[in-house]
Parts: sequence; C-alpha cells; structure tokens
Amino acid sequence: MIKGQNAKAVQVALGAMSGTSLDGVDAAVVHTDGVTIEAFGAEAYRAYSGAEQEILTTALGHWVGPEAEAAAQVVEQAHAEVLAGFEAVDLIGFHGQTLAHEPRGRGTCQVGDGQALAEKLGVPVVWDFRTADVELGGEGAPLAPFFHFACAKWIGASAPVAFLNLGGVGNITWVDPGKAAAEEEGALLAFDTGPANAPLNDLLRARRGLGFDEGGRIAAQGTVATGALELFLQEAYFSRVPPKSLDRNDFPEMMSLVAELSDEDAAATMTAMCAASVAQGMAHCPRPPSRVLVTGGGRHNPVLMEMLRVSLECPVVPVEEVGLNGDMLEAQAFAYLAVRVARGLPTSCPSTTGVMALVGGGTVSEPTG
Ligand SMILES: Nc1ncnc2c1ncn2[C@@H]1O[C@H](COP(=O)(O)OP(=O)(O)OP(=O)(O)O)[C@@H](O)[C@H]1O
Ligand SMILES: CC(=O)N[C@H]1[C@@H]2OC[C@@H](O2)[C@@H](O)[C@@H]1O[C@H](C)C(=O)O
Repeated sequence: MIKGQNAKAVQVALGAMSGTSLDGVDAAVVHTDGVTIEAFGAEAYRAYSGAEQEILTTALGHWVGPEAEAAAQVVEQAHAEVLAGFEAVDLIGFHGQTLAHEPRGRGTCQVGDGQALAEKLGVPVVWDFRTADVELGGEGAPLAPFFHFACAKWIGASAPVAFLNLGGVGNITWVDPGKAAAEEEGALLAFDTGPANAPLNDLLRARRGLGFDEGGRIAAQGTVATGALELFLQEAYFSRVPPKSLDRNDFPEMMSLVAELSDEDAAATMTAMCAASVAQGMAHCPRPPSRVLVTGGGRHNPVLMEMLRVSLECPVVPVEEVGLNGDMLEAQAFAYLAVRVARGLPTSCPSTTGVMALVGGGTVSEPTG
C-alpha cells in the first residue's frame, strides 16, 4: 500500500480480470505511478474448468444467494492460484467477476472478496472498482479508458486513436493524446458498443458444444442474413448518446433473430452484428480516430476483423501493431487503476461513464495477518 512520503513513485501493480466470456482469469503486472506507464511486466492466465464455467454461467443475473456465493468461491480460488505465482508485487487490482450490471437499476455486481484475497496473498488488494461510479450516477463501465489514455501516451500517439475491446461485450475508448491528462475535458469518450463474442459463443455452445468460433471458420462459411441484421440495429441502445454500458446478456433477442438460420449463417450474422454495432458507435466519436486499435479475443477472429475493416473509415489493427498485448490489456488496466485508487486519483469521469464528477472508485483491503 502507498503510505505518505515513504511511497515509491512507481509501484509494481498486478491486475487481474475475469471477463464476460467466462473463459478464465488474465493477470498482468504494470509498473506505474498511476499516471505514466513505466513498463509492463509478467503475465499469466488461468483457464476456468468446464465445471467452474458452469457455476459462473449459472450465477449470471444472480446478485445474491447460493449461485452468487458459489461463483464467488470459484473466482476467489482461481485468482488465488494464478496470483500466487507472481513475486515482488506492491499491490493487486482485482476486478472480480461481473454477475449482473444494471447501472440505472439495482447497480452492479462483481463477485470475489478482495479482503479474503489480501489475506491469502499477503498483499494489499484494490477491488470493487465500479460501485462508487454507479452511486454517483455513472454507468460503472467501461473503466479501462483512463488506462487507454496512458497507453496512447505510451505508444506515442500524436493524433486521436480508438481502443476497441472485443470481449464478451464490446467497448470503445476514443482518446485525444494531445490532452495533458485523462481527466481533462475532451481527452476521452468511452462506451460499450454492443454485444461482441458472448452471444455467438453461447449459440455455438448450445448448438455444437463449442466454446467459440475459432478463427471465424464457421462464420466464414455462412452468409449474413441482412434482415436479421437490420432488425438488430434498430435496438434503441445504438442511437443512445454515450456514455452507456451493457450487461453481458442485454440482447437476448439476438438468439431469436438467428434461430431459423443454419449454424454457418447464424455465426456470420452474429459476427456482422458485432461489427455493425461498432460501426454505429463510431458515429458517436467526436471525430474519426486516426486508427482503431483492437484488443480482446475478437481480434483473433479474421472474419470479424475483415468486417470491421470494410465498415470503418480508418485503419483497423490489433494492438500488437503498437507493441501492446491484446490478451492482457484489461488485466493491465486494473493494475493501473489500482495504483490510481491507492493514490486517490480518479478512475472515471463524465465522458467515460457519464458520472457526475471525477470519481475514484475502489476499496483498498490490507492484509491483517
Ligand atoms: N482464435 C480465436 N478465434 C475467434 N474468436 C476468438 C479467438 N480467440 C478468442 N476469441 C473470442 O474472444 C473471446 C474471449 O475474449 P476476451 O478474453 O477478450 O473476453 P473477456 O475478457 O472475457 O470479455 P470482456 O472484455 O467482455 O470482459 C472468446 O470467448 C472468443 O469468443
Ligand atoms: C460491468 C462490466 O463488467 N463491464 C465490462 C464488460 O466487458 C467489456 C465491457 O462490458 C466493459 O464495459 C467492462 O469491462 C471493461 C474491462 C471495462 O470496464 O473497461
């Protein structure tokens, strides 16, 4: 933990993210003072077993009760295992697993107890990043934008860029790297673009017992059903002015829109839905970015990437092109945000979550033992 004058300027922070795809825990180290990225460090991944995925899937939408408690246990155990493998860490940023997200209703729910993790690992843990933002009228998501701003500086961007994360849900951050700080007006605009991989994963699991459309091979053999795509794009969410955010299962009607299609056509259509929702989202950006830097698992899908290239009016490249690791960016984001929380710096602002003022979310739990 950072304590007054004895605090090191640069902290070794370990971030951990368990995303909406429910595939596993990403963990990664960032050396930072909470403003500038000094270096990226070690990384690790711990996949959930089939049984663990089942428990997490069952718990989605449960705010409390036995399902949520079982999910919390899975999340804590998996994190304890993977995080124990890191050494010489000053603090941990622990996102937990989102089970439900209704920022304008019940709030937001990430399970996994940061205090328990701090005791197990003997390292301060920053967690519960989203609640404070929601309590102040924000969406509670996305939270990676302040980190994306630091990344834009780290890569030396001189013109606006967009970071597009294609996980279970899609989210975009438009960054003006000409601004001095993330919290400066006009530096950032962020929002969830729409469903990304989660609905297609769910469809392929139900129909074929597959986890996802590896390499976009199934979609590549199909034809996009334009009628279903057009109906999907009529969803009010897409015209809503950002900031805005989504829960993983906010578009259940996607399943019925593709229900009558072959597996190949359904996969092609759902992939097109993801790309088209990003294209609609781009219209909300203050001005076109010089390029879109794609992170998250969706960048491994060439069919999706090609659809994005066709529909966006600027270059679309994986973040690896600028020296970042798209499989670890979210884990790194929560390492970076943990240092910001520990230093009392804001983690969201009106243009990233719609919150009323600058907010520094997050709880810091010290090990007591
Ligand atoms: N080789 C691949 N081909 C096609 N799709 C892939 C490939 N690798 C990963 N994906 C897709 O990316 C998903 C995982 O993405 P990611 O790890 O970014 O999700 P997440 O972090 O759980 O989600 P979120 O960002 O919404 O929290 C997989 O479930 C799959 O749908
Ligand atoms: C509520 C919640 O967990 N939202 C996630 C989810 O996954 C992607 C998208 O929806 C994004 O808004 C967010 O995660 C990233 C890490 C964020 O907060 O920036």
